Amino acid sequence: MTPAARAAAAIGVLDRILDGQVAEVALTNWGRASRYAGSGDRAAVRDIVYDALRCRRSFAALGGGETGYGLVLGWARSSGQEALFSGEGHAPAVPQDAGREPLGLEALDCPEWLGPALSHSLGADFAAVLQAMRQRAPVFLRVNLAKTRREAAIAALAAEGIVARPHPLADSALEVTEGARKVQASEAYGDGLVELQDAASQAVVAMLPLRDGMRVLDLCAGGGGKTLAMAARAKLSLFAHDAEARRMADLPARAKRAGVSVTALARPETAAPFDLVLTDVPCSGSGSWRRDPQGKWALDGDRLAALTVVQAAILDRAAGMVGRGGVIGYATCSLLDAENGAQVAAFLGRHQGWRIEAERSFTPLEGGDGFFGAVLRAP
Ligand SMILES: C[S@@+](CC[C@H](N)C(=O)[O-])C[C@H]1O[C@@H](n2cnc3c(N)ncnc32)[C@H](O)[C@@H]1O
Repeated sequence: MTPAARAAAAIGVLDRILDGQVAEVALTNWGRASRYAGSGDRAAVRDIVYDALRCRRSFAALGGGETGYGLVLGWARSSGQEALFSGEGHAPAVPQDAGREPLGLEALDCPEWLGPALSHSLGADFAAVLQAMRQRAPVFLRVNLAKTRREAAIAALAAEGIVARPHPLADSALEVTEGARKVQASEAYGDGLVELQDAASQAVVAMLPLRDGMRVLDLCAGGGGKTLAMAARAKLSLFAHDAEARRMADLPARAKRAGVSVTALARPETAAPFDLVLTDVPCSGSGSWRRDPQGKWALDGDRLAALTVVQAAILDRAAGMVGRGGVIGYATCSLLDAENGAQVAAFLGRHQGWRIEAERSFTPLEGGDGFFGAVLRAP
């Protein structure tokens, strides 16, 4: 496919997404219907689509409308590629609209209604963080420190054409600089030496006071990313639960690859008390909008309010399962204070004697996703 034909394909995919399709589904459907597209074409179309979704407001202004055509034209104009719109062969039609420069929150690709809350939460970093959210996220790996060391993992990856370097956010973190698409087929990955995991997500786990012999529950385990990251840091009796058990379907295979054992619990109260309960709560995902840009535009005030209610309920439930002097680890991939510091403060207001032992916010300015972690100590 020519670059212009790739742009035209991205227009079609974006039109479906704007009609309500999930980005991954729209891309998969296009791929199935386009047998002529090679892996390079698929990757290029995907990159245009995701760039356009991250920068949906500003590209719509630049490209003269919030349509697939307008977004890809905005993308082309922002990157000096308007000549792709020649109307020749498979190329998109010649533009009829000059577009306009985006202004204010539009230029930052910030949803209008979230501007005040994000500005309150991020303070002086607001504009820089929103700008960073307009870029692609790096690919990070977590070195499984229970199996290998960081330098040995770098060497194993290099032998398979994957270049990675240590990242300062966590002692287990690697940033992949070349060959990211080869990771999941690599031996290093198959042998459980590395896992795909954001660097800030690793840093949140590194905040937890984990020690050999502890009984630890991951209360919102999902696919088990943090469960396994905890397992790599100490020899634990490790339990996992999720309100939607099917989300833990991959956990047994992942745990086996990592060489650890995790017990899934449908009713975690039956195994309480625990020394530490991790609550990696469902959240707005505002810290990971680089990876899930559709989420940025889908979030609304009702959804955010509902999430904060669920988060408070999960924290209260966790408090009931922590033994005397034990710990709750609270984590979100959110940039919003309502889900982070304010949620922790409200918990302390409801539960006498608990105290904050550590609290930290991460933003993409440090390289990883936006994350929040707090360590709460029981009386
Ligand atoms: C942020 S995700 C967890 C990601 C996971 N910890 C990881 O690192 O891969 C939040 C998870 O919480 C689960 N969840 C939602 N409501 C819950 C509840 N009330 N109790 C327990 N889990 C819940 C969701 O199904 C989802 O899998």
